[in-house]
Amino acid sequence: MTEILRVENLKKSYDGFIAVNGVSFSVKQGELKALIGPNGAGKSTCFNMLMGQLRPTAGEVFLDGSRITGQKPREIWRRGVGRTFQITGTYQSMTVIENVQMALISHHRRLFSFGARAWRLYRDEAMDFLRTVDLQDQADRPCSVLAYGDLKRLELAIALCHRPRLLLMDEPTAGMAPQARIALMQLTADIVRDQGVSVLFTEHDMDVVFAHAHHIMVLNRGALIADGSAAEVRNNPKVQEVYLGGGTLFKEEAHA
Ligand SMILES: Nc1ncnc2c1ncn2[C@@H]1O[C@H](COP(=O)(O)OP(=O)(O)OP(=O)(O)O)[C@@H](O)[C@H]1O
Repeated sequence: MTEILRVENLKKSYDGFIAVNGVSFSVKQGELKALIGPNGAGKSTCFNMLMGQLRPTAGEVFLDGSRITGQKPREIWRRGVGRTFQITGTYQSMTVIENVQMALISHHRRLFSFGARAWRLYRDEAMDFLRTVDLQDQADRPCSVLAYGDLKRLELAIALCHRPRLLLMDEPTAGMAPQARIALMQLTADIVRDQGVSVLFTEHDMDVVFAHAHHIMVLNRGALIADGSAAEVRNNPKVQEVYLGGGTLFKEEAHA
């Protein structure tokens, strides 16, 4: 499989405190990979360096073999790295389909045509994206009335409008009920399989991680202590030690 993302010896320190300490890993095309770790392990710091919001203290990031270290978020986004956030960024006063059309207008660089006639643009294409996330029946409802799980699906559709090669999802299921979490990650796994996009996600819900991720990386105190299959990670003594307190990794055995 082709390597989409390669991270080499990435480091971030704040006034002597090392938040991320020499992290190296890769993400392959069509891979759904999880980055897990306890609170404060350095997951968000890593994501922010990959997306250009934070400048690494040291190390390199390569996308499709090209160096993107230190580039601005918009440039990295333009090169095909998308991101979803813990809090949805949809426009509440607009309808579901209008939110997707807006993303398509931006993707096609047609913002200059924004106005009363804009909502005729890309409606069919927007409907295709809504079908992908199973929101076609809610197309003309205002976002303000959507259930939280549906908003997360909409956010995924919006991220896909920019045709990312790599999608970074920061705690995609945060705040959702257990059934809705599994459903959203199943949908994400289907999209990865059908479209060949790569997804790197952080997640605290181990059910979600162990049920869907192809590979799992574990970060602890800024250092990567495991990178492998669910079975490899579950049986890794260092990982067991880190999670022993919460016991969260052992609950998953039934899902393996
Ligand atoms: N701007 C900053 N200045 C100083 N320390 C910071 C800064 N940002 C993050 N940190 C520290 O770096 C460490 C890693 O934080 P980070 O938010 O990346 O962890 P995380 O794994 O994403 O945690 P969580 O799961 O709680 O979101 C933490 O100890 C945090 O307090």
